[in-house]
Amino acid sequence: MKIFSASQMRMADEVTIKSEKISSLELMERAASQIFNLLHHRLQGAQIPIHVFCGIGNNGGDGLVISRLLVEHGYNVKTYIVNFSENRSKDFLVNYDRLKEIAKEWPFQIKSEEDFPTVQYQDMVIDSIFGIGLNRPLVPWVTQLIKHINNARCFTLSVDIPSGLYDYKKPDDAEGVIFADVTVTFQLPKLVFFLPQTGGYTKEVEVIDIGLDRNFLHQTPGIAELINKNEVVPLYRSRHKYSHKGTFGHCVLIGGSYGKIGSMVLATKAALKMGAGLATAYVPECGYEVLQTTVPEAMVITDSDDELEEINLDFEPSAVGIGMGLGTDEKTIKAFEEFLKENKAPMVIDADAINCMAKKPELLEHLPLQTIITPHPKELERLIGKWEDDFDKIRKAQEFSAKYRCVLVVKGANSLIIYEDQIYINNSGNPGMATAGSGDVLTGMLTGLLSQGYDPIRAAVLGTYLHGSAGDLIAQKNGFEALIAGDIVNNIGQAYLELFRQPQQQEQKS
Ligand SMILES: NC(=O)C1=CN([C@@H]2O[C@H](COP(=O)(O)OP(=O)(O)OC[C@H]3O[C@@H](n4cnc5c(N)ncnc54)[C@H](O)[C@@H]3O)[C@@H](O)[C@H]2O)[C@H](O)CC1
Ligand SMILES: [K+]
Repeated sequence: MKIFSASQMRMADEVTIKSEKISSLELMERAASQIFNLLHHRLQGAQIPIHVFCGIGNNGGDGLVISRLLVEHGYNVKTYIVNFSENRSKDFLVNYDRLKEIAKEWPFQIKSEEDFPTVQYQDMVIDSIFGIGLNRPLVPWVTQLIKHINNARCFTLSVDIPSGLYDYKKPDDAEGVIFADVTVTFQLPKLVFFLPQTGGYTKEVEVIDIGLDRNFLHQTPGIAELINKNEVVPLYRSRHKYSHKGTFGHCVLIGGSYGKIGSMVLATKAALKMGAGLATAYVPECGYEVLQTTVPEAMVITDSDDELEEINLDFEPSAVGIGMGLGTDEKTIKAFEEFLKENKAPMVIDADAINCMAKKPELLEHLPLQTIITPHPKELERLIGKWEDDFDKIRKAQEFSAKYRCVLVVKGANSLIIYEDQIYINNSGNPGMATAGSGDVLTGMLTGLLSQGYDPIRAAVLGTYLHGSAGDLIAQKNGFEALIAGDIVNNIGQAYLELFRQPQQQEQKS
C-alpha cells in the first residue's frame, strides 16, 4: 500500500474534487461520516459522554461533521472549538453553522487554560484538533490542552493523525501529542505511524477508503510503500517442475569466531530453509564440528584459526552473506577487503562486516551493485552518522544508498528497506523478535533468496517480510518472550505457506 506525503494527499483531494465534480465540503462530509459510521457501529447508541475537540482547519471541520451526526443520532456529545487561530477554513465555517443549527448546545470555545473542560476516564474523546496541516509549533496553551486530554486516559479516537504530529519531522514536545487508542486515517496510511519516534502515539490505525481519485492514487509514486502480504505475493517466484538444486544456486555464508559460531549455524540453516540449492559455511577452524553436526545439509570450509584471516573460495558462489559473529580484528578486516576486491556475487553484509566498513570506509567502494546491508540502529549510525530524528535518518540513509548504490535494510519494529529514493516499510514482525540471533537469521534468509536469483530489492523486501511473518507465527503460539532465533528458522516453511493461505470463508446460504 502506498504512503503519500501531506502535500500529495492534498493534491489527491483536489484531483478528486475536479474529476468527480464534487465540492470539498461534500468530500469532508463523505470522509467524516465514515468515521461516524464506525463509531455508531461500535457504540450502538451508548450514552457515554463524547468530547469532540475541533481545531479551525479541515481536520476541525471533520470533527464538526462527526459531532453533528452524533447529535442527530441522540448521542451525549460536547463539542469544543480549539481557537488557536482566527484563520478558520471555509469548510470548517460551513460545518460550524450546520452544527449550530441542530445542536441544543453551541460549541464551547477554548481560548486558554481557564476554558479546559473536565474529561473523565470513562468518557470518550474525538481528537480533531490538527490533521496533516500542522506546520509550526503549537501555542503553549494548546500543548497544555493536549496534555490535559492525555491525562484523562480515556478512550481517544484521532481523526486522520494524532494532533501534534507533523508529517515531516518529530514533534517539538514528545508529550504535546495526543496518545490515541485508535487513529482513523483517510485513504492511505501515513509515514509517521511506522517510525520508532512517532509510531507509539497510536495503538491502532484504521485506514478508511474515502473514494479519492483511483487514477491519481495509482499513477502517483508515493513517498514509501507499506509491505503487507498483498505486496509480497507478487514477488514470490514459483518453482519449475524440472528445476534441480543447481537452479537455486550455491551460496556461501562467511563469519563466526570463537564463541560466536551459533550465528553461523542460524544463518546457514536459514539460507537453506529459504530455498538455496547448496550452502557452504566459511568459518574458522573452531566452527567445523559445530556446523557439520548442526547443519548436516551444508558444506563447511575452514580457516586455520579462531578468527577469519583469509577468505579463499574454490568455487564461484551465487550469493554471499557475510558478517555474522565475524569480529573486527585487523586481520579479519584485511581478509574482508581482499575478498571484496575479488567477489562479483550479490552480497548481504551484516553485523561485524558492517563494523569493518565503518572502521574502513574505503571498503564501501568495492561493493557489488545493490549489495544488501542490514544494520541495526547502532550499526547504521556508524555508517551514516547521527540523525536529528527518524525523517532525517531516512534522508541520510537514502543519500548513503544513492552514493554506494546499496540496499539498506534498517532493522527495527518496522524494518525499512531503502534503495536510493525508494522506501519500503515492512509491516510483519513483533517485539518478540528483538532477540539474540534474529539478525543472523535475516541475513541467511536474504542470502538464500539472492542465491535463487531474486534481484536484491525483491530479496530484501520478501525476505524481511517472511522473517517477520515467521516470527508472527511463533508469537501466535508461544508469545513474545519465549521466541528465539532458532524458532524463526524453523518457521520459514510455514511463513512461505502463509503467503498463499486464504482467510477462512463463511459458508454462503443458498
Ligand atoms: N486530503 C484528504 O484526503 C482530506 C482531508 N481532510 C481533512 O483535512 C485535514 C487537513 O486539513 P488542513 O486544513 O489542511 O489542516 P489542519 O486542519 O491539520 O490544520 C489547520 C490549520 O492550522 C494551521 N496551522 C498549522 N500549524 C499551526 C499551529 N501550530 N498553530 C496554529 N495554526 C496552525 C494550518 O495552516 C492549517 O490551515 C486532514 O488531516 C483531514 O482531516 C478532509 O476533510 C477530507 C479529505
Ligand atoms: K487529529
